[in-house]
Amino acid sequence: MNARVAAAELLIAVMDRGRALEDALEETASFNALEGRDRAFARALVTAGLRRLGSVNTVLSRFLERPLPDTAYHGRALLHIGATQLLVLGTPAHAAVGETVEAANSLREARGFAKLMNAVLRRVSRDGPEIFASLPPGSDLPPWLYTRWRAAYGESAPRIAQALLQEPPLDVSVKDDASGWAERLFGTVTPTGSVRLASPAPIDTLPGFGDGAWWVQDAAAALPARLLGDMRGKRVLDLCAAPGGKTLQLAATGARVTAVDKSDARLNRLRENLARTKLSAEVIAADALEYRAREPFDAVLLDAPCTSTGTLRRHPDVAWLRRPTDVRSLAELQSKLVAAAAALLKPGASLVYAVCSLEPEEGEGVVADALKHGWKRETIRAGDVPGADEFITAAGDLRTLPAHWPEIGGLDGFYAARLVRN
Ligand SMILES: C[S@@+](CC[C@H](N)C(=O)[O-])C[C@H]1O[C@@H](n2cnc3c(N)ncnc32)[C@H](O)[C@@H]1O
Repeated sequence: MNARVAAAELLIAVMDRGRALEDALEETASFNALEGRDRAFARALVTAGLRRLGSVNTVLSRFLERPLPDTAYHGRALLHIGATQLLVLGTPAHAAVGETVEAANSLREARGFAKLMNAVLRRVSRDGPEIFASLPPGSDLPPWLYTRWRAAYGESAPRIAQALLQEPPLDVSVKDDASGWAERLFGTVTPTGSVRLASPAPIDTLPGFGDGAWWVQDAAAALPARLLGDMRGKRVLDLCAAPGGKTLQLAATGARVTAVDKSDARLNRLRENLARTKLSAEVIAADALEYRAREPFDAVLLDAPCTSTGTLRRHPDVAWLRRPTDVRSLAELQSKLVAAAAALLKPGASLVYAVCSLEPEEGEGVVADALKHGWKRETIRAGDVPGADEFITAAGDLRTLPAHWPEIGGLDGFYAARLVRN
């Protein structure tokens, strides 16, 4: 099976069938028939194609007299994959053009477009790079999303858009000895104590993975759990816990964790992660809106489902799968989840609310709503999370942006606030 055909079919699964790339990778037969380097190449191709989707399409549109017919799924996707190789990956023209045309000829669905592809890709290889390089920041985001970010983040919006174009580094959280693991993994320790690997390798081949010494977790995702402070021996509820990055963090510091999530499939991954890291937590499959505990908890971490627009560096497909209406409907759900958490806390205990979204409605908006409904903000202060002071907002919450830490490779966009019941 051809890696370009697989990449094109993954692109079709995301863009035409609305599947998340992670799911498409599991479901796409042409991809699953690939092994080793071909498999990695197909994945890299579709990821680059999605990350630069807007710019690649703009360049292609300059050389196409008219768009391909709506139903020309394979033709359109292969053309996109060919142009991605030329514009993003810098593949030499003879290889990118020749092999894309050959891939088209191998497919009944795309054969009719092989000649057109040959002509268009030749023009892309000659004149495309200059157009590609001249496109403004934000060209790779759906316009509705970039408009929102300009409204919310002003001058930082182009920097955020720019930061999303880079392949992100791989961060891991360690049980202990960050500097020792940084050395063993040829990485560095971030200002907030995550270990950052310069060149992502297949993780299960790295030292310490099998022994469960560390787990993959973006440096930003590692911050919310730490806002709870020292939870050794305390009962902590991790609401919306799977696949468990924050459960592992809390359990590793000695908290007695109850992990609740409504997805059985994702809870299985959480259980695997607990087993590998030899950490323990009580795992419960339940809807957080309905979950009731025998006893209230000393703290609750609510890492709510969200649009995930803070994670586009790793999941560029998400930008194209979300719709503007998702922001409001998720914000409504998030407010309900915060309200449901109230009954699960001991008097005076803290709730940390977190989302990996850059949309203010899902972060600051949900907290503003909570403040009207019996919650009080427990302001985050300098030093609460060592290394994270620059992320503290004027209101006393945390907000990370992909444009932060530009000199060491950025981090995901996250929002976190600490609340107590009035
Ligand atoms: C952002 S992810 C959580 C990531 C996790 N905290 C971690 O650190 O690995 C959100 C999770 O919320 C779960 N979820 C969504 N709606 C839920 C609900 N009503 N009740 C419980 N879990 C829910 C999803 O299954 C998903 O696993």
